[in-house]
Amino acid sequence: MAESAAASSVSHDELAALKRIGLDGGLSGRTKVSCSGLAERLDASAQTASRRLQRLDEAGLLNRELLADGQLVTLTDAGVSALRREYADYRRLFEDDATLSLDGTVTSGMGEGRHYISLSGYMRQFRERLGYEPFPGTLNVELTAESVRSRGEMDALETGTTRIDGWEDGDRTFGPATCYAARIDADAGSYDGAHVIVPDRTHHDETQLELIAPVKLRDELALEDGDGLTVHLGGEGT
Ligand SMILES: Cc1cc2nc3c(=O)[nH]c(=O)nc-3n(C[C@H](O)[C@H](O)[C@H](O)COP(=O)(O)O)c2cc1C
Ligand SMILES: Nc1ccn([C@@H]2O[C@H](COP(=O)(O)OP(=O)(O)O)[C@@H](O)[C@H]2O)c(=O)n1
Ligand SMILES: [Mg+2]
Repeated sequence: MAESAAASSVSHDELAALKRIGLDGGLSGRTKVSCSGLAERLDASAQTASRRLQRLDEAGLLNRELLADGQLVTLTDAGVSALRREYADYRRLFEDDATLSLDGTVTSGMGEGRHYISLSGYMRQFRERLGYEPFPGTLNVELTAESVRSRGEMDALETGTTRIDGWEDGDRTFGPATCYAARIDADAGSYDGAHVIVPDRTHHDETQLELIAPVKLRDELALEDGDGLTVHLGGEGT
């Protein structure tokens, strides 16, 4: 994902500057920053503060508008995601069982999920590691903008996380995937016992989430394209 690439290319000091700007109002809107003011708060020189702002800008984590006496700074979505990943790490440090809820709407995909899920190299692992044979396909969910930003917190979930290995069949290789135990809440009811599946190789970007389950979720939860649902991860019972 482009966002993680950008975040991993900045240093801890630069991330600390991003956090400072967020705390000063840059998370929810534009905040005025002067290099000398930021430098004082970071206990660094004005030159260092200026360089950190430039690096964060280059990494796509903030937008700047230069003024005569400072600059107006806003965190980008990638910047907010970078801080949320830090937040998820701290939650993992101090909370026994971090949970995460993601919201979105049901959508149709490219009709490829069915093929991948049915491949014996994956099916064997689903049976052994998840304890069921998934319905052949993935239920695709278009995440809300807020949930796209918070999905990075999935990296911090430990309970209910299962790795599926890559494999090959002679002609070609198939990539690994990670499954996260999930409960799904929809208008028609709740389904416990599904998994979010995140293939390492996918044609979808981070706005889409794919779900697998032993049942056809569209039938189980009376779902049609455009219906809203919430996916609960990392909680008790998932
Ligand atoms: C278990 C699993 C493994 C996958 N492995 C690969 C892969 O090796 N290479 C690839 O291009 N896509 C792979 N995909 C991703 C599909 O190409 C595609 O992004 C997506 O799953 C299709 O979803 P859709 O038909 O629901 O839109 C995999 C998908 C799943 C579910
Ligand atoms: N557990 C599941 C998996 C897929 N599905 C649905 O089954 C169909 C086949 O899945 P797919 O991944 O091949 O298709 P698309 O998601 O590309 O539309 C789609 O309509 C999915 O939404 C479901 O209802 N429950
Ligand atoms: Mg699908």
